[in-house]
Amino acid sequence: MLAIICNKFFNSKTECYFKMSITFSRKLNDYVKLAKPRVISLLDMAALTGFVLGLTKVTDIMSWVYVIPVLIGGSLAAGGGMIINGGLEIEKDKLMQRTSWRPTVKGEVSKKEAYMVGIFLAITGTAIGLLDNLLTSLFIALGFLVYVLVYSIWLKPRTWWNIVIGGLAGSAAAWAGYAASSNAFDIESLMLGLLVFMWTPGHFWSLALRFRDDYAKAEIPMLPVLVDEKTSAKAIAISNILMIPFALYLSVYLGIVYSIITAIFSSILLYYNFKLLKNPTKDEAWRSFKFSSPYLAIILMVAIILKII
Ligand code: HEM
Ligand SMILES: CC(C)=CCC/C(C)=C/CC/C(C)=C/COP(=O)(O)OP(=O)(O)O
Repeated sequence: MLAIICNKFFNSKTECYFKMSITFSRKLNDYVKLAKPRVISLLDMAALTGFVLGLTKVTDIMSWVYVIPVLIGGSLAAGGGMIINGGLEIEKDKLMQRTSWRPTVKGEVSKKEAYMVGIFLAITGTAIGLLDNLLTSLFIALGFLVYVLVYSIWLKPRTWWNIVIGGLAGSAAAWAGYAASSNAFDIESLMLGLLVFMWTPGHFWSLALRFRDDYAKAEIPMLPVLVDEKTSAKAIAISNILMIPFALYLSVYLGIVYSIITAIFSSILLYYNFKLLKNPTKDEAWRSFKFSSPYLAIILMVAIILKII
């Protein structure tokens, strides 16, 4: 097949393979950009934390094999969701400075192509989750569906509650990880997922406050577009204050060292939020946002390490 195409369109096989490999690597690069790899890495961290908390015996090397399907399947489905989101929002992304560079906006990946590749990745990811168990696969599908249908299509264009409910997509990553090692959903798993859920509004509203002009231009009703800077900063601080008990709750399973480290990093997060409250500028909002992902990553990493040692 490849040989026929090469003979028809190119002077030599070498030229044909060279051009094809360049086209392929460009496309791959476009899809990787659309799939937001940094977001996926933190989702994977949440899934890994769920996985480790769900292990009955961390020293049982064989049980670690089950981490592979949930991480690969979850990453593919989450990436698929974000690629579809890119296809859904071409017109809006065009208007926003932060997103105007996206391959979907530049015409390098068409809407139809984004939908097809995204759906393919979501189905593949969900199927890979089945290698662990049905519950894992269901949570991967739940994360994808909440993100694409509930958040991106239904709530995002309609209400500032969009990301509050949309946060459940992130919880699903933690639940999938826990299910992969335990085939269960219990209080421990629920609370880890709720930590991600409660963390999401503070994370996102900081970014939305930084890019409030962008969101206003695209007429997306994010909270900082609907209320003034001071009220947005208050909402960020309050939502993070409400999140901290969920972060600390995991001490029940992880002990005093976890609670001390979590308390220290939570104080730093609140310090950024109070600075933002005092001075609700774009720069301060950016600083709050930039600390939010490392905050969650550190807490999750500490949880993983403490459970293993
Ligand atoms: C509905 C819920 C959420 C919304 C609306 C949201 C929104 C965003 C947006 C718009 C960005 C900027 C991305 C870009 O321009 O490429 C971002 C960055 C990011 N998000 Fe979220 N997010 C949500 C939930 C989550 C969850 C659950 C996680 C992981 C647990 C996460 C992890 C990250 C990370 C790691 C970054 C990159 C941070 C950086 O650049 O410093 N987000 N998020
Ligand atoms: C399978 C699984 C567990 C899926 C999880 C999906 C998930 C939690 C995605 C994170 C949400 C996210 C990065 C939204 C970006 O907002 P946006 O799309 O509104 O950003 P934009 O303004 O940059 O388009």
